[in-house]
Amino acid sequence: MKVALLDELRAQNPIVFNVSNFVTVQDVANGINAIGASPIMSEEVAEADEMVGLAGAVCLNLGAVTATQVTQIRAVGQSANRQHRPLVIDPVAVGAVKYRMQMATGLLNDFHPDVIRGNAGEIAALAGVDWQAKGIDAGEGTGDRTAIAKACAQKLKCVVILSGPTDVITDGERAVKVLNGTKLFQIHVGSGDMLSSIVAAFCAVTDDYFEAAQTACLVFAAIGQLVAEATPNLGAGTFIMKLLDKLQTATVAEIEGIAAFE
Ligand SMILES: Nc1ncnc2c1ncn2[C@@H]1O[C@H](COP(=O)(O)OP(=O)(O)O)[C@@H](O)[C@H]1O
Ligand SMILES: Cc1ncsc1CCOP(=O)(O)O
Ligand SMILES: [Mg+2]
Repeated sequence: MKVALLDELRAQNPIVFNVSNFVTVQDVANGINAIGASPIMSEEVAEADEMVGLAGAVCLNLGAVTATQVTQIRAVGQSANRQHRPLVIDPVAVGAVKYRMQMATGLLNDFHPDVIRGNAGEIAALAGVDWQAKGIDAGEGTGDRTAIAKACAQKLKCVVILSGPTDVITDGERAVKVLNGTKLFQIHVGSGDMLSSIVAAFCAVTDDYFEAAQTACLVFAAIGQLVAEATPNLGAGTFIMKLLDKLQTATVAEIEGIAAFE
C-alpha cells in the first residue's frame, strides 16, 4: 500500500475525464478537484477522442445512461484503449436491472477496462454469482466477497474493487482488504461514484493499477473515517461538506496513522 501516491497525485494534478450520471456529477467533479486532480465531463461523442487525449485517466459511470449515451460511452471506452489511458468502469445497479446488465456486458465486449469498481450486488452480477441487489445499493447475499471479486477479475481480466463496509481489491490472484470507512458513506448518494473517479485519478499517476486501486480505496475510506471521528453524530448534509474539506486537506501521515488493511 503506497499512501504517498496521494502526494504524487497532488503534485501532478492529472486530468480525469468522466462520463458521469446526472445524479452525482457535481459530487464527482468536486471530489476529484478536492483531492488534487482536475475533473472534466462530457456527453458529446464528437469530442470523445480529444477528451480522452487530454486526460490522464478515464472513468465511465453507467448510472443513468440513455441509448445515445451508450454510443458515446462505447466511443470513449474504445478511445481510452486505443490511446492507452487507464479506464475505470462503475457498473451502477447492473445487479438490479436486466437492461443495465445487458448494456454493461455489451460494452465490456467492445472495450477493456483496467479497473471495475462496484458494490457487492454489482460485482456479483458481473461475476455471474447469485446475489439480491437492491437498486443502486449492494443488497443481500451470503457469498464470500473476496471469492466473488476474484471471480469477476478473472472473468473480465482486470482489477476489481468490491466496495462496502470492507473494500476488497483484487487482480484475480492477489487480494487486499481495506477495513477503514464510516457508515455515513451509505447515507450519501454518490459515495461510490466519487470513489470510482478517485480510483481513476490514482491510476493516472502510476502504471500499477492494482496499487492505485488499493491506495484510492484506503485514502477515500480513511478520510471518511477521519471526518466521522472528528464530529460525533454527523448528519448527511454536513458529512459531504466535511468530506470535501478533508479530501482537500488530509495528509499522508494522517491517513497512515489510521490505515487498516490486510
Ligand atoms: N458500512 C460501511 N462502513 C464503512 N464504509 C463504508 C460502508 N459502506 C460503504 N462504505 C464505503 O463507502 C464508499 C462507497 O462504497 P459503496 O457504498 O460500496 O458504493 P456504492 O455507493 O456504489 O454502493 C467506499 O469507500 C466504502 O468503503
Ligand atoms: C441514485 C442514482 N440513480 C441512478 S445513478 C444514481 C447514483 C448512484 O450513486 P452511488 O452508486 O455512488 O451511490
Ligand atoms: Mg454505486
